[in-house]
Amino acid sequence: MAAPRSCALWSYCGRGWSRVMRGCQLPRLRSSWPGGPLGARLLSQEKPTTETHFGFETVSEKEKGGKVYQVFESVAKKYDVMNDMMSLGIHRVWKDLLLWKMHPHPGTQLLDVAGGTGDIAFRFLNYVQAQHQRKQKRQLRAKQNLSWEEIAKKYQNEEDFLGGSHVMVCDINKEMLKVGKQKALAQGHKAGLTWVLGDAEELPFDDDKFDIYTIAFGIRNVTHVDRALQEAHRVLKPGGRFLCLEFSQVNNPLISRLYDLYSFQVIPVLGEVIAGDWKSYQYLVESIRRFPSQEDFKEMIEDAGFHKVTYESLTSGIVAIHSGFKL
Ligand SMILES: COc1cc(O)cc(C/C=C(\C)CC/C=C(\C)CC/C=C(\C)CC/C=C(\C)CC/C=C(\C)CC/C=C(\C)CC/C=C(\C)CC/C=C(\C)CC/C=C(\C)CCC=C(C)C)c1O
Ligand SMILES: C[S@@+](CC[C@H](N)C(=O)[O-])C[C@H]1O[C@@H](n2cnc3c(N)ncnc32)[C@H](O)[C@@H]1O
Repeated sequence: MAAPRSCALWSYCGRGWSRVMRGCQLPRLRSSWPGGPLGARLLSQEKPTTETHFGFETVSEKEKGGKVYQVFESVAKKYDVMNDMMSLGIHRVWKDLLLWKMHPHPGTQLLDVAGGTGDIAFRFLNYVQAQHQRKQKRQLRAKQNLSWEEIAKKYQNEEDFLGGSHVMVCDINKEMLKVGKQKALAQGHKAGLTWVLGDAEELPFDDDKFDIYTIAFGIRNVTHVDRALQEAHRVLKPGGRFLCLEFSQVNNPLISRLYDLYSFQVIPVLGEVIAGDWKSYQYLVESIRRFPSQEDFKEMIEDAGFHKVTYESLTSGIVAIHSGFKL
């Protein structure tokens, strides 16, 4: 059964995530809440500023969204080239693996949240198109008596190429979407693709609408991860699948040392040299360290109401793919 909306609060405490059951809608209090009469007055009169993190910085929850927006507004134009440079192309393999896990069929309705410049969406369209073409070829081979005109007609309808599949790319950042739309034009993707400006925490879609929900390298940036997960659950059809590709916890001590060295000593430098933006890439590596482990994130997904939650760690746990179903 789905957890009631905003009932479970996850707060980051020191090294790990601890779950605090909330008596519904109580704000998260600062640890150094002022005591005494002033404190009592504040408690009765003022809404406390709820704090969260932005990388290693402590910021108010209100501030975080704006800061994340600035990061992606600033990196949007260099985003794709940075990813190839920083990861030596490995991020492409991780994204391909997400698609293989999803294994969408023609007709699948996908919602890709925090979809940015469209990497997941384009892979989805290529995948379902290839699937659909294979299916059509099989059907055509079975119906040997079709005329050439009939065969040509079957291939003319662009929508038909996808067998009714559709991907909705939803992202909060206009600049990221702008780059994504330009890429779509350049790669010839027109059919089966819609771009929507929207917040993962308050999705602009009806309940029970999508077969699959994906979020790749996005959930780490969201202020209330629990709300984003609840929204994912809400918009999926019963039987629908949640898939998340995100940085995770490295499980090999030697690789972990190299990884730290590379993350903190190299990535911000690359950010500065290639994108002229040290701070955004410092935020990237810090936000990775703030994100819960594979097991803790699995629990959060279960708390949002998903079933059969599993994960697969890739590249020694540098990233993981989490999967869950809405039953
Ligand atoms: C602002 O927010 C963001 C901005 C973005 O552009 C992207 C994101 C979201 C992220 C993605 C969409 C994914 C793509 C981006 C990344 C993978 C960048 C993040 C990178 C890390 C957290 C570090 C780990 C990266 C990898 C494992 C990818 C592979 C990279 C290498 C193997 C590096 C090799 C580099 C060299 C040999 C160049 C020379 C380097 C040095 C001299 C420094 C010292 C090098 C080492 C100590 C070796 C590095 C070793 C490792 C990183 C461990 C290797 C692990 C295995 C082989 C398993 C976004 O939110
Ligand atoms: C690292 S990018 C990932 C883009 C793409 N999914 C990929 O794999 O390349 C993170 C994206 O999350 C988006 N984002 C951050 N907070 C968001 C939110 N609350 N709702 C929707 N998108 C958000 C950013 O605008 C950015 O485009």
